[in-house]
Order: sequence, then C-alpha cells, then structure tokens
Amino acid sequence: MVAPPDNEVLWARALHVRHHGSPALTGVSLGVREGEILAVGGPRGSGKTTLLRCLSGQLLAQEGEVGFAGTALHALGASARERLRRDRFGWIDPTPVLVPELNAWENAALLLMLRGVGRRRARATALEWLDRLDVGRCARSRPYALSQAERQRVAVARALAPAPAVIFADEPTAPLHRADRAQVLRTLTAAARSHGMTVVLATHDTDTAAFADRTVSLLDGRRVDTVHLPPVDEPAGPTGSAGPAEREGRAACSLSA
Ligand SMILES: Nc1ncnc2c1ncn2[C@@H]1O[C@H](COP(=O)(O)OP(=O)(O)OP(=O)(O)O)[C@@H](O)[C@H]1O
Repeated sequence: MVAPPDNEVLWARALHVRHHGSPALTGVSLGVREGEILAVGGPRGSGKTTLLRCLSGQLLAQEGEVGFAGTALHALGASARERLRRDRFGWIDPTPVLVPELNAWENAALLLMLRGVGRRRARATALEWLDRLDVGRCARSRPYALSQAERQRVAVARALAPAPAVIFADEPTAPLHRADRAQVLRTLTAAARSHGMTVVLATHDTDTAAFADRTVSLLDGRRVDTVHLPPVDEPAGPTGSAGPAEREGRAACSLSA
C-alpha cells in the first residue's frame, strides 16, 4: 500500500467498482485533506454515490484501496468497518430516513446515544443542532408531522450532532426548496469548519458545489478534472473576481474534460 501524503485524512487509490457487471467506478483516485470540504460533482449516474459508499466503508471496491487516518478500510472486516462508520463517520442521504416512532430531538440524538452519550446530554446537544438548523420548534414532533424539508434538517442535525471526523453528504439538499438550500449548506459547512470536520459532498448542482473548497468531477465513473471554486460570497466585479455565471461556467467546464 502506497502511503498517502501526510495531510490527507481520507484517500482512495485506483478504485474499480462494477454493479452486476457494469462499471460504476473506473480507476478513481482522490485524497481529502483534514477539515476540507470536498464536492464530488458530476451528472446523474456518474458514480458519485458509489464513490461515497466506498470512501465510507459501506461498499468494498472490487479493486483499489481506501484509507482513513492511517487505517486501510479495504483490509478491515465488516464489523470493524461498521464500528468505524458509527464512531468516526456521519452520513446524510438525499431523502431523510428518520425513525417514525421517535420525535425530532430523539432522532437527532440517536447517534449520540448509540455512542454511549447519556440521554440528558444527548438531548441538549440535539436541541442545539435542531436550533442551528432552524427546526428547534419541531423538537417534539414526530416525522409524519414534519414537512420533507424539516425532516431533512433533522437528518442533517443527526449527522452533525456527534461531530464525526468525516461527514458524507449525498445530495443533502435534494428535498429542499432553492431558498432553503443555501441556509442548510451554510449551516453544514460552518459546523464542519467550527468543529474541524471533513466533508465529502456529492452533488450534480454547481451552486451546491460552490460551498466546497474544491470539486472533484466524475463522468461515467471516471475522474475528469478538478475545479477550484472561489468562495461563494466572493463579489463579482471589475477586479477580476468571478461572478456566479462565470463560476458556474468554470464548474461546468470540468465535465467536458
Ligand atoms: N446497486 C446498484 N445496482 C446496479 N447498478 C447500480 C447500483 N448502484 C448504482 N448503479 C449504477 O452505477 C452507476 C453509478 O451510479 P451512482 O448512483 O453511483 O451515480 P450517481 O452519480 O450518484 O447518480 P445519482 O446522482 O443519480 O445518484 C449508474 O449507472 C447506476 O445506474
């Protein structure tokens, strides 16, 4: 196994994944620095979810290696990978999957309690995150009484509450209206920065990718380019800084490489 550069907390080397014989990833390599927010961009079906599942140890590639903080994930057994996921990783799905019998704060506290945090402390932490995600008022509501967007905010709070080392977010704003997306992404990225979390964010949307420090793009299961996006609040202007249209254009270029 080739040692990764010192500042990479998570890396993949030459991943090949086939789903029932058809290729989903072909020779994909990448590294993620500690505390970095990395977007994995690309159109639908390009392999983003498959890559996140490999990086998080949910899926073993048929070929290739994955490492996290000095541990070779591809060499671990299923239960060791499960423990690692529970203790160090967080996951946000494109649609919220909550436990219907638990209210919003209990759902948000679930991973903390699984990690052995006492109920009172877990509740206080869950309520803080629900407030930050603007759904504090829903704390006692069951999922059926919440809108899809509120449920997704609860799911984001649940992933952030234990402050995992790495958050994998697969199209995390898919169920949100455009106006809500920026607020949830701002909360997610601000939380990651303030707690030193690393984020790997799959998205086919350039506006979402603009919240990341860097974008790695996939096309038909292959890496096609890396785009360095400027900060999202960088003003457009005559000084040469990029406006939104130019930023979108740059990101789109990566797919044509
Ligand atoms: N469980 C599976 N069984 C069979 N084929 C699969 C499976 N999961 C993914 N694929 C196929 O692998 C390829 C990559 O899929 P993947 O979901 O990783 O892409 P994606 O970029 O995340 O797409 P989307 O944005 O639509 O989720 C696609 O062709 C998809 O149809």
